[in-house]
Amino acid sequence: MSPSSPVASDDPTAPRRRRGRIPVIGLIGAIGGGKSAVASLLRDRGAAVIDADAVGHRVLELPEVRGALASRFGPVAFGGDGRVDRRALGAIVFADAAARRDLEAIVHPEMRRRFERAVAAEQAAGDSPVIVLDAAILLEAGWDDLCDEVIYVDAPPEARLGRVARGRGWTAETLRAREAAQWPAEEKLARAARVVVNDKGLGELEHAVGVLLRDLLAAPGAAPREEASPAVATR
Ligand SMILES: CC(C)(COP(=O)(O)OP(=O)(O)OC[C@H]1O[C@@H](n2cnc3c(N)ncnc32)[C@H](O)[C@@H]1O)[C@@H](O)C(=O)NCCC(=O)NCCS
Ligand SMILES: Nc1ncnc2c1ncn2[C@@H]1O[C@H](COP(=O)(O)OP(=O)(O)OP(=O)(O)O)[C@@H](O)[C@H]1O
Repeated sequence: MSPSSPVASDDPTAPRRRRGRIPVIGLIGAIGGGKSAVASLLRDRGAAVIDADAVGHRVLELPEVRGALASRFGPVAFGGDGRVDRRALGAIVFADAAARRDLEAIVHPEMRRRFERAVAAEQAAGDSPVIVLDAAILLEAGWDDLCDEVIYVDAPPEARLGRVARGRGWTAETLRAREAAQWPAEEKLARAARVVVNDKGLGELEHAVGVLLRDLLAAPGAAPREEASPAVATR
């Protein structure tokens, strides 16, 4: 790998772009804001995407993880087929912060190892314009140290609830309980270098993602050009 030279700055949002590497972009935002939709549109434009939720789901399948979950949570966390029942486990951990922390202590170390391996593999392959780590709790879990820049995907609460109600069958209470397990929006926003506003249709989001990728591939920290979409703001 080429020598790396982080950009020195006291600003926590300043891109830590290193020369000779593919930039690693962390996608954060409130639940249902559209991180995965942005990640998918970036993938269409050649980005390598690491989906933290999907990695977490695969880690739940590991025998050693299942054993640790059985010891901590008992049979209630498993379905009749012996696999982890994510709905049941979610109901437990999003109602009990200590239980959530125990789950995280079981799965996060292996999740992080998988992120590191995936980033290293993409850096070695060298054929993506950016590497995207799509992780709602990127900051809470300390995974942002794997990223050169963090981007916040924003949408109003009513739009977010409508999306997760339609797409996942969640109630307002399900959404509220998960939000309570994450940092408040303003704390996450304060740590992001750019914001993508996803308050319109998917066509508008596609346009915004095109602008975002163009800006990301310009000089580190570059301000959007005049014709940039109002849906992408550099802070
Ligand atoms: C609790 C579990 C079993 C629920 O599974 P389920 O299929 O219902 O949800 P899924 O994994 O698809 O997560 C959906 C969303 O819930 C939120 N969420 C998930 N885990 C957490 C967590 N530990 N803290 C806060 N929010 C979380 C995120 O916004 C995430 O995008 C599962 O989320 C899990 O194993 N979580 C621990 C691993 C983890 O931290 N994953 C989040 C990576 S961003
Ligand atoms: N602009 C939009 N218009 C219509 N539907 C959208 C829009 N953006 C996202 N969606 C849909 O809303 C749902 C939630 O979006 P998405 O999964 O991208 O959110 P997320 O921020 O990744 O959520 P989580 O924090 O749970 O991972 C998905 O079904 C997605 O297709």
